[in-house]
Amino acid sequence: MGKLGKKRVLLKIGTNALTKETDQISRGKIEDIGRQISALKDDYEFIIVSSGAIAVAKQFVKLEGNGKEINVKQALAAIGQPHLMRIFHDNFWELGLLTSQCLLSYADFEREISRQNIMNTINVLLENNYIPIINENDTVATDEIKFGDNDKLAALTGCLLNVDLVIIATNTDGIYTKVSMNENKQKTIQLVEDIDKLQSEISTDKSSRGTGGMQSKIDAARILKNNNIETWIVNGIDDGFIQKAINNEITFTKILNKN
Ligand SMILES: Nc1ncnc2c1ncn2[C@@H]1O[C@H](COP(=O)(O)OP(=O)(O)O)[C@@H](O)[C@H]1O
Ligand SMILES: N[C@@H](CCC(=O)OP(=O)(O)O)C(=O)O
Repeated sequence: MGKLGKKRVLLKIGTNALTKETDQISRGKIEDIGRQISALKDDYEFIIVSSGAIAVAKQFVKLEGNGKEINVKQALAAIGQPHLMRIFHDNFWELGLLTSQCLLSYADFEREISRQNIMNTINVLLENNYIPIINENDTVATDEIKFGDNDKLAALTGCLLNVDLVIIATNTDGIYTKVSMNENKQKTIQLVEDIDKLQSEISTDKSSRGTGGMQSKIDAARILKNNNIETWIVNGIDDGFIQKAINNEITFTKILNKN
């Protein structure tokens, strides 16, 4: 629970949703997220885990190499991250929202002192109405750009900060049944009580831009469920997707925190 009894929500936004499946970060999508946060701010408090640093950098530079080597991706992330934050800042500022940046790596969650520092920093930011925008510190850790584990970073952060809900925004209407995917007639699994039954529905498909595919989202949801936190997997390309999910106006996957 956030300050003044507000519901604390962690929004993880993947590269696919941020680019609206193009090769460019969508300023319109970032504005759409800001508008929703602004409309919901009396009842909800948001923490954002945002991918997109590498995608932004690719708009500006071409580094030597084929762009797939890990060290080249790390350099692209270092170039893109300040631009990503500038785009968040500019769009959110117009809406009266304040932004801040936290770069974290998994190892930080294993050291008690670092865990405490992350908690202290983010809690002070939230108390002062600064929206924390988190990404992995790709200079010191490569897990996420190898495996797409911004999803896991979102789960670890959600648990540490005791959020009420995690929304993972991607480019599908949640998790589809495997049969429906094979037949190209996508059908969403809307409610999941037993997360173990989901495993058989996952294909190893990944979109051309994202890294983790659905597996890393389910792994994240499992960590969250073990900590009694609900996860929603939502299509972030839709305008107003957070509000529409809250009002049950779109189809998405809800992974309950209890069996
Ligand atoms: N059962 C499933 N339902 C929906 N998507 C799936 C499923 N199995 C694999 N996928 C793939 O997972 C992709 C989303 O993950 P990813 O590409 O890593 O996106 P993001 O950038 O949002 O993290 C989908 O575009 C799809 O190709
Ligand atoms: N830290 C990287 C994130 C890469 C990543 O995991 O992307 P995604 O699978 O879209 O969540 C970046 O900002 O580009």
